[in-house]
Amino acid sequence: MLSKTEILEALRGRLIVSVQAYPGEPMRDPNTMGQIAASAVAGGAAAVRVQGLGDIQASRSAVEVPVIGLWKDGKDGVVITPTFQHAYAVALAGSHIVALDGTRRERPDGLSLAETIGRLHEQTNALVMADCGSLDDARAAVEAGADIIGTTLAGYTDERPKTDGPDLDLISEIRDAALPAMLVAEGRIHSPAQAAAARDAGAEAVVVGTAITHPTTITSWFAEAVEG
Ligand SMILES: CC(=O)N[C@H](C=O)[C@@H](O)[C@H](O)[C@H](O)COP(=O)(O)O
Repeated sequence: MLSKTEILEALRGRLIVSVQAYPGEPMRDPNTMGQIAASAVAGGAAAVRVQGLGDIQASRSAVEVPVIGLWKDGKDGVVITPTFQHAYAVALAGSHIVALDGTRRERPDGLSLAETIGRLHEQTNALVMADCGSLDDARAAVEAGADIIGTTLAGYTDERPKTDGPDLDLISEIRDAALPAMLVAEGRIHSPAQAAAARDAGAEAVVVGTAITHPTTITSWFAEAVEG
Protein backbone atom coordinates (compact mmCIF):
# COMPACT_ATOMS: atom_id res chain seq x y z
CA MET A 1 0.00 0.00 0.00
CA LEU A 2 1.30 3.45 -0.90
CA SER A 3 1.77 5.89 1.97
CA LYS A 4 0.18 9.33 1.81
CA THR A 5 3.58 10.87 1.15
CA GLU A 6 4.29 8.39 -1.65
CA ILE A 7 0.95 9.22 -3.27
CA LEU A 8 1.63 12.96 -3.18
CA GLU A 9 5.15 12.44 -4.51
CA ALA A 10 3.77 10.31 -7.35
CA LEU A 11 1.70 13.30 -8.50
CA ARG A 12 4.26 16.08 -8.13
CA GLY A 13 5.15 17.64 -11.48
CA ARG A 14 2.93 15.23 -13.36
CA LEU A 15 -0.20 14.97 -15.48
CA ILE A 16 -3.42 13.56 -14.02
CA VAL A 17 -6.18 12.53 -16.40
CA SER A 18 -9.85 12.90 -15.51
CA VAL A 19 -11.90 10.12 -17.08
CA GLN A 20 -15.62 10.87 -16.96
CA ALA A 21 -18.73 10.21 -19.01
CA TYR A 22 -21.94 12.03 -18.16
CA PRO A 23 -25.41 10.59 -17.56
CA GLY A 24 -26.94 9.16 -20.73
CA GLU A 25 -23.67 9.20 -22.70
CA PRO A 26 -22.61 6.13 -24.72
CA MET A 27 -19.28 5.68 -22.85
CA ARG A 28 -20.87 5.72 -19.41
CA ASP A 29 -19.86 2.24 -18.39
CA PRO A 30 -17.30 1.35 -15.71
CA ASN A 31 -15.52 -1.12 -18.00
CA THR A 32 -15.13 1.53 -20.71
CA MET A 33 -13.93 4.10 -18.19
CA GLY A 34 -11.39 1.60 -16.85
CA GLN A 35 -10.07 1.01 -20.38
CA ILE A 36 -9.74 4.74 -20.99
CA ALA A 37 -8.02 5.17 -17.63
CA ALA A 38 -5.52 2.46 -18.61
CA SER A 39 -4.96 4.16 -21.99
CA ALA A 40 -4.25 7.46 -20.22
CA VAL A 41 -1.74 5.77 -17.93
CA ALA A 42 -0.04 4.17 -20.95
CA GLY A 43 0.36 7.69 -22.34
CA GLY A 44 1.97 9.05 -19.19
CA ALA A 45 -0.77 9.92 -16.71
CA ALA A 46 0.56 9.69 -13.14
CA ALA A 47 -2.95 9.32 -11.70
CA VAL A 48 -6.54 9.20 -12.86
CA ARG A 49 -9.61 11.02 -11.59
CA VAL A 50 -12.88 9.12 -11.95
CA GLN A 51 -16.52 9.62 -11.04
CA GLY A 52 -18.88 7.13 -9.45
CA LEU A 53 -18.34 4.07 -7.29
CA GLY A 54 -18.41 1.62 -10.23
CA ASP A 55 -15.84 3.63 -12.18
CA ILE A 56 -13.60 3.90 -9.12
CA GLN A 57 -13.67 0.12 -8.63
CA ALA A 58 -13.10 -0.54 -12.34
CA SER A 59 -10.20 1.90 -12.44
CA ARG A 60 -8.57 0.38 -9.37
CA SER A 61 -8.48 -2.91 -11.27
CA ALA A 62 -7.39 -1.34 -14.56
CA VAL A 63 -4.47 0.83 -13.38
CA GLU A 64 -1.68 0.71 -10.82
CA VAL A 65 -1.43 4.48 -10.34
CA PRO A 66 -3.29 6.45 -7.66
CA VAL A 67 -7.02 6.87 -8.22
CA ILE A 68 -8.74 10.13 -7.32
CA GLY A 69 -12.41 9.31 -6.82
CA LEU A 70 -15.47 11.50 -6.65
CA TRP A 71 -19.22 11.04 -6.72
CA LYS A 72 -21.30 13.66 -8.47
CA ASP A 73 -24.83 13.85 -7.12
CA GLY A 74 -27.34 16.56 -7.97
CA LYS A 75 -27.47 19.32 -10.56
CA ASP A 76 -26.84 22.66 -8.84
CA GLY A 77 -24.70 23.90 -6.03
CA VAL A 78 -22.61 21.42 -4.10
CA VAL A 79 -22.59 18.32 -6.33
CA ILE A 80 -19.04 16.94 -6.23
CA THR A 81 -19.05 14.37 -3.41
CA PRO A 82 -21.54 16.56 -1.56
CA THR A 83 -21.86 14.82 1.83
CA PHE A 84 -19.73 12.82 4.23
CA GLN A 85 -21.64 9.66 3.27
CA HIS A 86 -20.71 10.18 -0.39
CA ALA A 87 -17.08 10.82 0.56
CA TYR A 88 -16.91 7.76 2.80
CA ALA A 89 -18.34 5.56 0.03
CA VAL A 90 -15.85 7.01 -2.46
CA ALA A 91 -13.00 6.11 -0.10
CA LEU A 92 -14.35 2.62 0.55
CA ALA A 93 -14.65 2.00 -3.21
CA GLY A 94 -10.86 2.16 -3.33
CA SER A 95 -9.91 5.79 -3.95
CA HIS A 96 -6.45 6.80 -2.80
CA ILE A 97 -7.67 10.38 -2.87
CA VAL A 98 -11.25 11.57 -2.34
CA ALA A 99 -12.13 14.67 -4.35
CA LEU A 100 -14.93 16.73 -2.89
CA ASP A 101 -16.50 20.16 -3.15
CA GLY A 102 -14.07 22.40 -1.30
CA THR A 103 -16.03 25.65 -1.55
CA ARG A 104 -17.37 27.63 1.39
CA ARG A 105 -20.97 26.90 0.36
CA GLU A 106 -23.32 25.09 2.72
CA ARG A 107 -23.16 21.33 2.31
CA PRO A 108 -26.37 19.30 1.95
CA ASP A 109 -25.74 17.28 5.13
CA GLY A 110 -25.07 20.40 7.18
CA LEU A 111 -21.53 19.32 8.08
CA SER A 112 -18.72 21.81 7.69
CA LEU A 113 -15.85 21.05 5.34
CA ALA A 114 -13.58 20.64 8.38
CA GLU A 115 -15.96 18.10 9.94
CA THR A 116 -16.21 16.22 6.64
CA ILE A 117 -12.46 16.08 6.10
CA GLY A 118 -11.79 15.33 9.78
CA ARG A 119 -14.14 12.34 9.76
CA LEU A 120 -12.69 11.08 6.50
CA HIS A 121 -9.14 11.26 7.84
CA GLU A 122 -10.20 9.53 11.05
CA GLN A 123 -12.14 6.73 9.40
CA THR A 124 -10.17 6.05 6.19
CA ASN A 125 -6.63 6.26 4.80
CA ALA A 126 -7.66 8.47 1.90
CA LEU A 127 -6.14 11.82 1.13
CA VAL A 128 -8.54 14.67 0.40
CA MET A 129 -8.55 16.89 -2.68
CA ALA A 130 -10.70 19.99 -2.15
CA ASP A 131 -12.19 21.29 -5.40
CA CYS A 132 -12.09 25.05 -4.94
CA GLY A 133 -13.42 28.06 -6.84
CA SER A 134 -11.37 30.90 -5.36
CA LEU A 135 -8.39 31.81 -3.20
CA ASP A 136 -10.68 32.22 -0.18
CA ASP A 137 -12.01 28.69 -0.77
CA ALA A 138 -8.44 27.40 -0.97
CA ARG A 139 -7.44 29.10 2.29
CA ALA A 140 -10.53 27.73 4.06
CA ALA A 141 -10.04 24.25 2.64
CA VAL A 142 -6.42 24.09 3.84
CA GLU A 143 -7.59 25.29 7.24
CA ALA A 144 -10.19 22.49 7.14
CA GLY A 145 -7.46 19.91 6.59
CA ALA A 146 -7.38 19.34 2.81
CA ASP A 147 -4.24 17.63 1.51
CA ILE A 148 -4.63 18.85 -2.07
CA ILE A 149 -6.21 22.02 -3.44
CA GLY A 150 -7.73 21.83 -6.92
CA THR A 151 -8.84 24.82 -8.97
CA THR A 152 -11.61 22.59 -10.34
CA LEU A 153 -14.48 24.92 -9.53
CA ALA A 154 -12.95 28.20 -10.75
CA GLY A 155 -15.59 29.72 -13.01
CA TYR A 156 -18.29 27.33 -11.80
CA THR A 157 -19.28 29.27 -8.66
CA ASP A 158 -20.18 32.94 -8.47
CA GLU A 159 -16.75 33.94 -7.20
CA ARG A 160 -14.79 34.13 -10.43
CA PRO A 161 -15.58 34.58 -14.12
CA LYS A 162 -15.33 31.52 -16.33
CA THR A 163 -12.09 32.05 -18.23
CA ASP A 164 -11.70 30.63 -21.73
CA GLY A 165 -8.86 28.35 -20.75
CA PRO A 166 -7.54 27.59 -17.26
CA ASP A 167 -7.82 30.32 -14.63
CA LEU A 168 -4.09 31.06 -14.53
CA ASP A 169 -4.55 34.10 -12.28
CA LEU A 170 -6.18 31.98 -9.62
CA ILE A 171 -3.43 29.38 -9.88
CA SER A 172 -0.74 32.01 -9.31
CA GLU A 173 -2.73 33.65 -6.50
CA ILE A 174 -2.94 30.34 -4.67
CA ARG A 175 0.73 29.63 -5.38
CA ASP A 176 1.68 33.04 -3.95
CA ALA A 177 -0.34 32.31 -0.80
CA ALA A 178 2.09 29.40 -0.16
CA LEU A 179 -0.57 27.25 1.51
CA PRO A 180 0.56 23.97 3.07
CA ALA A 181 -1.21 21.71 0.56
CA MET A 182 -0.41 20.50 -2.94
CA LEU A 183 -1.76 22.84 -5.63
CA VAL A 184 -3.35 21.06 -8.59
CA ALA A 185 -4.66 22.95 -11.62
CA GLU A 186 -7.91 21.63 -13.07
CA GLY A 187 -10.56 22.97 -15.39
CA ARG A 188 -10.63 23.96 -19.07
CA ILE A 189 -7.03 22.92 -19.78
CA HIS A 190 -7.48 22.07 -23.44
CA SER A 191 -3.99 21.95 -24.91
CA PRO A 192 -0.43 20.95 -23.96
CA ALA A 193 0.50 24.66 -24.03
CA GLN A 194 -2.21 25.46 -21.49
CA ALA A 195 -1.06 22.56 -19.31
CA ALA A 196 2.49 23.97 -19.39
CA ALA A 197 1.14 27.46 -18.59
CA ALA A 198 -0.67 26.05 -15.57
CA ARG A 199 2.63 24.56 -14.34
CA ASP A 200 4.39 27.88 -14.97
CA ALA A 201 1.70 29.67 -12.95
CA GLY A 202 2.55 27.46 -9.99
CA ALA A 203 0.51 24.26 -10.24
CA GLU A 204 2.38 21.28 -8.82
CA ALA A 205 0.30 18.89 -10.91
CA VAL A 206 -2.21 19.35 -13.73
CA VAL A 207 -5.53 17.59 -14.36
CA VAL A 208 -6.83 17.36 -17.92
CA GLY A 209 -10.24 15.85 -18.56
CA THR A 210 -12.36 16.82 -21.55
CA ALA A 211 -9.48 17.44 -23.97
CA ILE A 212 -8.20 13.88 -23.50
CA THR A 213 -11.19 11.75 -22.56
CA HIS A 214 -14.41 13.31 -23.84
CA PRO A 215 -14.69 12.51 -27.55
CA THR A 216 -18.08 14.14 -27.96
CA THR A 217 -16.72 17.53 -26.96
CA ILE A 218 -13.45 17.10 -28.86
CA THR A 219 -15.41 16.12 -31.97
CA SER A 220 -17.58 19.21 -31.63
CA TRP A 221 -14.45 21.42 -31.61
CA PHE A 222 -13.31 19.88 -34.89
CA ALA A 223 -16.77 19.81 -36.44
CA GLU A 224 -17.15 23.52 -35.74
CA ALA A 225 -13.72 24.22 -37.24
CA VAL A 226 -14.53 22.25 -40.39
CA GLU A 227 -18.07 23.45 -40.84
CA GLY A 228 -17.48 27.05 -39.74
C1 LIG B 1 -16.83 21.69 -12.81
C2 LIG B 1 -16.91 20.18 -12.77
O1 LIG B 1 -17.94 19.64 -12.47
N1 LIG B 1 -15.78 19.51 -13.10
C3 LIG B 1 -15.76 18.09 -13.13
C4 LIG B 1 -14.99 17.57 -12.02
O2 LIG B 1 -14.68 16.45 -11.81
C5 LIG B 1 -15.50 17.46 -14.48
O3 LIG B 1 -16.70 17.59 -15.20
C6 LIG B 1 -14.36 18.06 -15.35
O4 LIG B 1 -14.34 17.35 -16.56
C7 LIG B 1 -13.00 17.95 -14.70
O5 LIG B 1 -12.94 18.91 -13.66
C8 LIG B 1 -11.83 18.22 -15.63
O6 LIG B 1 -11.94 19.45 -16.23
P1 LIG B 1 -11.87 19.62 -17.83
O7 LIG B 1 -12.82 18.61 -18.39
O8 LIG B 1 -12.33 21.05 -18.08
O9 LIG B 1 -10.45 19.37 -18.23
